[in-house]
Amino acid sequence: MRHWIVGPGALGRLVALRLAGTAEVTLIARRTLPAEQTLITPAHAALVFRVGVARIDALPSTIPDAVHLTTKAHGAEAAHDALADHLPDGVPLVLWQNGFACQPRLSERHAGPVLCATTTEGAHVQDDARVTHAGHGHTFLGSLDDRHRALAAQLADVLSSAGLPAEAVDDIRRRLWRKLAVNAAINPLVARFGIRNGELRDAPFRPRVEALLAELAPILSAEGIAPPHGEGITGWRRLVWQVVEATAANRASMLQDVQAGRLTEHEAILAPLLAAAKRHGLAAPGLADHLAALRARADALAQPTGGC
Ligand SMILES: NC(=O)C1=CN([C@@H]2O[C@H](COP(=O)(O)OP(=O)(O)OC[C@H]3O[C@@H](n4cnc5c(N)ncnc54)[C@H](OP(=O)(O)O)[C@@H]3O)[C@@H](O)[C@H]2O)C=CC1
Ligand SMILES: CC(C)(CO)C(=O)C(=O)O
Repeated sequence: MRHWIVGPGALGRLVALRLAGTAEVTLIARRTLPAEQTLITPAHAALVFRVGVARIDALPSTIPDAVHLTTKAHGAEAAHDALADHLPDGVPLVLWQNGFACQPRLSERHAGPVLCATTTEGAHVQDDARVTHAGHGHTFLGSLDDRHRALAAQLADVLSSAGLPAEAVDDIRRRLWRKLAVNAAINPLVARFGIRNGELRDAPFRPRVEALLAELAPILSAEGIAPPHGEGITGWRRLVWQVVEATAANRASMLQDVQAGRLTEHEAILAPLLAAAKRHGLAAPGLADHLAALRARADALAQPTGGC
């Protein structure tokens, strides 16, 4: 298969370099990247690959069998806009973003099958030629309307054979919302207070997580999203604290974005929850406060810095 990976950051290059062992891969970027790319494995091996590279404003004339969109959530639609006119109808699109913002819109808009992926793989960029696969995880793939099952199964096999264990599922919407719920309970807090995930277990943060859980549980229930184990707030509490425990030493993605001066994925994670709260007439002051603070930060980032 010929894969285009659009958005060659941490996750994009992880997917690209894992696939490069068994398939033809082109990294599509906003700037020219080196064709020689190194993947540092979780066992600290350095694997060197040569991949195709192209700029998004000068796309290759060959037609891919699948396009993987691996930008941040807020970049996905612009990247898709830049691609759409150059792709014939029917080319499958795989959306790897967290949250639940671009997925329904691009599932409508793309002229071909759209699969969403949610993954617990972990990766970070070292530089333009090196990416670290920080920890193994698992990937679920499916379409929002539970179509394209054969395609999801085929791509799951391709990813699994390439070293990224994946499975096709018929409930990707629920899985995306579960991840979004966990991210909403953890990410804004750790990002605002500059703490590692494990510090949420301690005062004064523990009650803040519990307060967010008390807002999240009724919203998710009204949306028909059940936790993986248990029911209602008990199930969500169990899931969130399990993730906090398992990732105690991590700096969450939103904290890393804040520390690096980048835009966070707050719109994709918090805005869908607040829209759902509004639809169901539910109060969510804690989530709203986080969204307002992160929007204010995003506005400040967008301001020209001045100077002479
Ligand atoms: N990293 C991880 O371990 C995981 C990430 N995810 C999710 O995957 C998504 C990607 O995350 P991550 O890889 O960490 O993010 P990064 O910021 O590392 O990568 C995003 C990439 O997208 C590129 N990009 C943005 N806009 C465009 C565009 N219009 N055309 C082409 N390229 C573009 C950026 O390029 P530029 O350098 O030019 O800005 C950058 O290379 C997020 O939604 C994240 O939540 C999910 C699970 C794990
Ligand atoms: C689960 C969590 C919070 C782990 O850090 C994560 O997904 C993230 O960092 O975005």
